[in-house]
Order: sequence, then C-alpha cells, then structure tokens
Amino acid sequence: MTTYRIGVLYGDGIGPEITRATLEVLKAAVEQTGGADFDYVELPMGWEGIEKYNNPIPQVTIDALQETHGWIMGPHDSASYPKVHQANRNPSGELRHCFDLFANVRPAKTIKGIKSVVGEADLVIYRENTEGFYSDRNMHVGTGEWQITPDIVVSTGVFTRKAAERIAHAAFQMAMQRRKKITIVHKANVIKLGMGLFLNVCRQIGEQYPEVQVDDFHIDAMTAHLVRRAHFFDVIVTENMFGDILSDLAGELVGSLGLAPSINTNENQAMAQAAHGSAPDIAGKNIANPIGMMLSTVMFLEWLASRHGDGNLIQVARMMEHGIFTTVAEGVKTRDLGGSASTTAFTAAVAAHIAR
Ligand SMILES: NC(=O)C1=CN([C@@H]2O[C@H](COP(=O)(O)OP(=O)(O)OC[C@H]3O[C@@H](n4cnc5c(N)ncnc54)[C@H](O)[C@@H]3O)[C@@H](O)[C@H]2O)C=CC1
Ligand SMILES: CC(C)CC(=O)C(=O)O
Repeated sequence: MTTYRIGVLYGDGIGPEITRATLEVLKAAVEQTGGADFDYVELPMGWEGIEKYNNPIPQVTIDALQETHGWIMGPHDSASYPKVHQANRNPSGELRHCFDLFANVRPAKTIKGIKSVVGEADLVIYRENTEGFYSDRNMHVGTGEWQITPDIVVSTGVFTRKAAERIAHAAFQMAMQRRKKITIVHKANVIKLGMGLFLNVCRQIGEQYPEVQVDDFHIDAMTAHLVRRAHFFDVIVTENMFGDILSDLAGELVGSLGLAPSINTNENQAMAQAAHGSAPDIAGKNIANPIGMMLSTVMFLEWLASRHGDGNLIQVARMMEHGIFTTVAEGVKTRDLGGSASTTAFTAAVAAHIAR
C-alpha cells in the first residue's frame, strides 16, 4: 500500500478548528475502510509562521511541501498581519505561485437537508489562479500595484495566452466528464485587451472540444444569472478575482459560504483549501462550519486517486462524504445552516456515522 505524505497547515482564525475537525473525519474514514496510509506533516503557516520565523509562509514550510503529495491548508487571516508582511504575497498567493497551482477548482452543489436559495444547482468554477486581476508581475509583489505618488496607485490585471489556455483546457476536460457545457465569464466589453484575450483563447480552446456547448457572460450580468437560474450552469471558467468572488456567491447560494470547497492544482500536487477565509468574527467559538474544509479534502483525495490510479482513496473519499451528508440530512447542522451544533459536535456526529 502506498504511503501518501500530506502536509497539514492549520492557519489562523477558524483554521485550526476546521482543520482538526477535517483530520478527525479523514482518520475515521481511513480506519473504517483500511484502504489508505497517510503520513501527516504539520507545518507552520500564518501567525504561527510569523511567531516562529517572522514569516507567514516560512521557507521550512515551502521546502517540506516539495516533498509531499499535496496538502490541506486552513485559511489565514492575512489582513491582520503586521505591516511589514503586507508587502509580500499572502500565504495562499505565495503557495499558488511557488508551486504554480494554476487551477482553482470550486464546485457548488445543493446538499440534501440544506436550504438552497436557488433550488437545485450543480456547477463547478474553474478559476485561473496565477494572474488576472490578482497579478503581481513586475509590480509591488504582494498587491500587484504601482505607487505613482502618495495619492496615485495603478492596479493592473495581467492576462497571458499560456495561463488562459491551461485553465481553459482543464475546464473543458472537466466539462467532457460532466454535462458538456461551459460558460466563460469575463468583462471584455470594458477590459477589451486583457479580458478580450482571455475570452478569445477560451473560445479557441473550445474548438478542440466540439461536443461541449459554449456560452459566455459579463461578470456583472453573471451574478444575476447565477441567482436567477443557477441550475443552468455546469462548468464556469473565469479569471482569478472573478472566480474568487463568484465562488463565494455560489457557495452562499447553495446554503453557506462555510460549505464551499476547493482544490488548487498543477499536474503533480494539490492544495485542499476551503473557499472562505479565517472568519475572525467567529474564531475560537466552536461554531464554524467545517464542511467546506472537509469537502475540499474529499476533492483532494479524488484528485490523488486519479493521479495515482488508487481506488482505495476513492473509498475513503466516499466514506467521508457519506458521513457528512448523512449527518446533515438528519438535521445536525452548524449555525450558519440554521442548526445549533457546535463544530466539535457536528464533527463527532460525522465520525460516528463513518464508524457505524
Ligand atoms: N483562503 C484563505 O485563507 C482566505 C483568507 N482570507 C482572509 O480571511 C480574513 C477574513 O476575511 P473575510 O473577508 O472576513 O472573509 P471570511 O470568508 O473569513 O468571512 C466572511 C463571513 O463568512 C463567515 N464564514 C466564513 N467561513 C465560515 C465557516 N466555515 N463557518 C461559518 N461561517 C463562516 C464569517 O463568519 C464571516 O461572517 C482576512 O484576513 C482575509 O484576507 C479571505 C479569503 C480566503
Ligand atoms: C487568499 C485570500 C486573501 C484571497 C482569496 O479570497 C482567495 O484567493 O481565495
């Protein structure tokens, strides 16, 4: 049996609570199926990195991650870091760049027992993860901005054919496995060159997938379409910032931002990471919803299984899903979903279902 080396980065705010919850459920599923062997490597990130190494994403962490099959990362409260760290990329951005994790895959799907304000939905957003309106090439590293004078700043988006091509291929390949429908989201009516390039490249790549039906919407109109007819969408491909915003919206529409999972991938490694942030307003209260983090880990296991041809990992993933969905269907839910379960009570209920 292969041993998979998995990094674990707890992060800030609710990060440690939801990451611990996720590990508890993952370990229960591994024990129940007996089908996988994981070597967990805990690594500093966020405030822990600042306190130990004066760096929210220390070099020791980056070096150790090189030796892993992938990692599970809690959210960071990068907006709260001391000014000296604000000039650098936030930990997610740094890891996405260091490891060239170019595809951020963010599904939103209705779950039985959770109220969706848009009815049935089953869509997946492919967010370009390395440039666009979160760019930093040739600019102030962390912010992607040029300070011209104390009163003038220029924030620029960078769009390259290479980045658009690879995210488009990833999205079309996923569409081929799903309902064969893609929506390109852009703003080419205003950002004519940059978003025009992105749109045209996505359309060109689409010609290589003639079975996939392609349409496109401007980002502003897209928010309305998503609320009015979420069921219409299958795979959505878009640039970095639009994908970030749309995926928070999509998660909330199907029940809560706390449900929204994601993986960040390249060809060889993946980073599981809930779409939401560190939720400082509820940190330490044992009320955070761990489902987004748990489902990110399910996605990570599926990704690992496909890369290594290891069906045992799929069994673990299905077992985790079974525990989560059965618990929710029985009405055990955290507050953001209208329930009263604490993070630890919800997690214990999921683990108990898995052990049954
Ligand atoms: N991937 C990451 O690590 C991300 C980090 N951030 C950082 O997180 C910090 C807070 O950012 P915000 O803009 O406030 O966004 P946020 O996503 O942390 O919170 C927005 C709202 O959603 C709620 N929420 C989020 N996750 C939840 C969960 N699992 N269960 C229940 N409620 C949940 C929060 O309580 C809050 O009311 C900032 O420092 C920001 O930079 C933001 C987004 C992503
Ligand atoms: C990492 C954050 C600071 C930005 C964000 O919301 C995201 O990229 O998911």
